[in-house]
Amino acid sequence: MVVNIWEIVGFSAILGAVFVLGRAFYNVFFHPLSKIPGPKLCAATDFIVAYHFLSGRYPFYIKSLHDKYGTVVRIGPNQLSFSSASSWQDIYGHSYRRKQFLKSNFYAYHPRHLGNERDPQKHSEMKRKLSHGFSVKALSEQEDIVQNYLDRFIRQINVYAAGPKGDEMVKWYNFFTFDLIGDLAFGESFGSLNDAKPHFWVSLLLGNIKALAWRSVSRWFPVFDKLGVWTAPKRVMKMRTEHMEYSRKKIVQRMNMKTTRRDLLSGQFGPNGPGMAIPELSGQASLFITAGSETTATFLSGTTYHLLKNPRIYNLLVEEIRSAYNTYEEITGTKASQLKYLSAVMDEGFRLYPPFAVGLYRESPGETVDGIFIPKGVELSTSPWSACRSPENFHNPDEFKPERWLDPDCTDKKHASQPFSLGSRVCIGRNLALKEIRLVLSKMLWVYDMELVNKDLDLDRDSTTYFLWIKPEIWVRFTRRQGVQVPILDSE
Ligand code: HEM
Repeated sequence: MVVNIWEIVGFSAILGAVFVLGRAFYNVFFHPLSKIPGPKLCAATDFIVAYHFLSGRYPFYIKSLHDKYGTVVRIGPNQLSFSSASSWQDIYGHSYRRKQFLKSNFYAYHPRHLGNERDPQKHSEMKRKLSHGFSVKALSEQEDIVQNYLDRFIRQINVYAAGPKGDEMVKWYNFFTFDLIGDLAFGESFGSLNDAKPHFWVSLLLGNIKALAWRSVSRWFPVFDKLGVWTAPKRVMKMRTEHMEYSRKKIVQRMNMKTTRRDLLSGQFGPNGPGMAIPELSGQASLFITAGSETTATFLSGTTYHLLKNPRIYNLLVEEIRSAYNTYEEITGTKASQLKYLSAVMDEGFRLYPPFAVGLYRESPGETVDGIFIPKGVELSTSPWSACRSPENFHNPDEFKPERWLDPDCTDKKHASQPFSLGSRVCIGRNLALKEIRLVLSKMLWVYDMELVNKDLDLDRDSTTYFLWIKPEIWVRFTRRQGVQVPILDSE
């Protein structure tokens, strides 16, 4: 009997189809997660969740599933999403009586750094080496650097955004956070505030985020994973390579710098340093640049939008800030941390527009979450967006209402909002970020009155997110208060 090539192809295709359908059938009806609610298509294949991940509207999709199916949803054959407040502690918290949920292979990309190291021992060793750059003492020593960039930012607003058109603020927040973290991580600013234009690394950075999204999603499909970079657009992969090369170049420059000042990497160099090699150090610095700039800029953008859309809250905050200080120079990190309404505005800003809205994936060790046993190897997360916007956790969840954080009788489940995560993988830059934010809001509202220009903007509608948000333009017009001067810079 002669078998032609088309018969072989046809037979293979039928076998392939039977396998895929058989597997989907097993996933839906016989898989250990088959009793967990969720769309049947999601239970059958990872394609649905991958599609939504790459669409940039993933958190919105996951929330729509929680609205329909409840606090636990099966979003993929082997993936679960939670929206309850208690799931944060169960998944990310630390308890000697429970097995630990480690970062899933979602984080298995290179180069290795503090953020993606999955081995708990290696992670804590890395953290130990890096932690003194983030200590309370280091943070207070870094305040001068923060204030210096902030003063430059406040001054540039007067030049660029105080006219009738105003200016686009997402861009300016990025200039500030990026210049600052560049200085703290590499000992050198990127010069964006001075030049009033983005350093080429800002666009590399956003390209890099998309590349990570493509690579991470491809891991749900072992066949595609073997194809590696081919699953991501070439342009995006090129940006990623450039991003890594640039980090390396900058780290070498920083190593050769003769300086005694305290920044995030001081203590790493010289004979007494912990001995991290250049590739590891550039991986860490590249993480600091990404994690430490976009996140803070996102928070500032989101909170600016919500403040300017809510004049009552804006006015209360302005009143608190302007009565707390006598002069611009009095605005320090310590004083700003004592402002109660400002803290409530920040908590609410983090809740309504969490810089990390996508679930932080972990792998079950064979442990319970919300009392449900999750078999070993299942990938799961608390969806920050869903938890923060759930009516089960917050009353009027879509409303910007800082008072909920001040009212002792409010029964909202506040621990459903965990913008910095918790447990052993809590954000190492949390205190730095909070200090930056308090100072920016205090100084900006001390000097200027602010008004939203593009009033038809809808932040939720117009935002997309991969790991970090890609935000719409937020145009703001600034008016300098009578009698209040903008700061004079050292260089002037
Ligand atoms: C508003 C600002 C910020 C937010 C909301 C934020 C949020 C987070 C979150 C949720 C994580 C956990 C990620 C995960 O589990 O995969 C994280 C980790 C991390 N963040 Fe931040 N972050 C902010 C600012 C910063 C800053 C200023 C730095 C400074 C360099 C920083 C450095 C890091 C690092 C190195 C990690 C990894 C920590 C580890 O795994 O041990 N972050 N951040």
